[in-house]
Amino acid sequence: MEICTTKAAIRAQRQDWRNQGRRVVLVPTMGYLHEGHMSLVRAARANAGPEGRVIASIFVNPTQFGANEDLSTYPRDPERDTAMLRDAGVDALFIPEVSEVYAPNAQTIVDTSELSRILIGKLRPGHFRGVATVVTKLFNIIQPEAACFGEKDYQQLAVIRTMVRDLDIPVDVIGVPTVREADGLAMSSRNIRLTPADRAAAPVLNAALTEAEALAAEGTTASRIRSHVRARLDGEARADVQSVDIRDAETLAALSGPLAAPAVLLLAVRFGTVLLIDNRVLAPPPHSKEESP
Ligand SMILES: Nc1ncnc2c1ncn2[C@@H]1O[C@H](COP(=O)(O)OP(=O)(O)OP(=O)(O)O)[C@@H](O)[C@H]1O
Ligand SMILES: CC(C)(CO)[C@@H](O)C(=O)[O-]
Ligand code: BAL
Repeated sequence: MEICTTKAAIRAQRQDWRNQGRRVVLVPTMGYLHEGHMSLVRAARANAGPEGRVIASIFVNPTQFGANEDLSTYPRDPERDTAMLRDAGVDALFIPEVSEVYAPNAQTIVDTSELSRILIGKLRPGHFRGVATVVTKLFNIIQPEAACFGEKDYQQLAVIRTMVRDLDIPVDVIGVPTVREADGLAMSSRNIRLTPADRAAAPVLNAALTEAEALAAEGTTASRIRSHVRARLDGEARADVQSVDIRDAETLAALSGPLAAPAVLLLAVRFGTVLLIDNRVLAPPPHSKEESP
């Protein structure tokens, strides 16, 4: 595995592969890798094909963290991450310093004007602007044919798909299903910072999502599903519920009535200082379109 810490080095590597006619698939991460990231690597490998190449990036992007967020305590272990990526057969790793990525007087941003201001964008103002800007930069630096992102960060995936569409960025965006711990908790780098008691309580998110799926299948309205889930999460004393939303799965438009098309239930819940997110796509009940007035 080639390890590149500069834009020039990863560009030169990419150019070699372009000259050889190879497809390149990117897996952008912030490091402290877990099985969810490895699943993105496997999806990238499958998409690249036997002749293609997979590039992973590790960059804890400061511009997507708010002033009072956890940039300084974000978990890091570059040696372990490098070994995991090498073992997984990644062909190159881009692992730059902040000063390599951002010019000191950088002033250009990429923003999805509506999507970045709803849901998590309300809880973390400026977050998606930072994500959209750094992902655009990674796309421009590496120029991959495709890039893989986790469905766990559902709104992030929607922001990236929208940005790629709106700016005609020639990258295929591939969404990868959420990988979970045995007890249902979505894997996340931040799980390591949960106290043992919070870690034991956190699977309530997955339990609530699973109950919501069953309610959706019975034809329950979006508002009722939302109320049920809110009460379920509020019943867990350690959970500080930040938001429970049901949205159209594609547009993220708000919903309240019967589900007539796929919807997504999005959760953001704090345990101590750790903000956990999770989501589930809810299928409408069978024949809902035909039966609804
Ligand atoms: N459990 C998971 N299953 C599948 N993909 C995941 C999972 N967790 C994260 N990803 C994806 O991995 C990529 C890198 O995410 P990141 O490095 O921020 O990890 P993370 O575990 O989401 O960390 P955080 O604690 O910051 O949310 C993103 O596309 C993200 O959606
Ligand atoms: C996409 C990303 C690598 C941009 O910094 C980050 O938001 C993440 O890890 O999900
Ligand atoms: N996976 C999203 C990155 C963040 O929380 O900043």
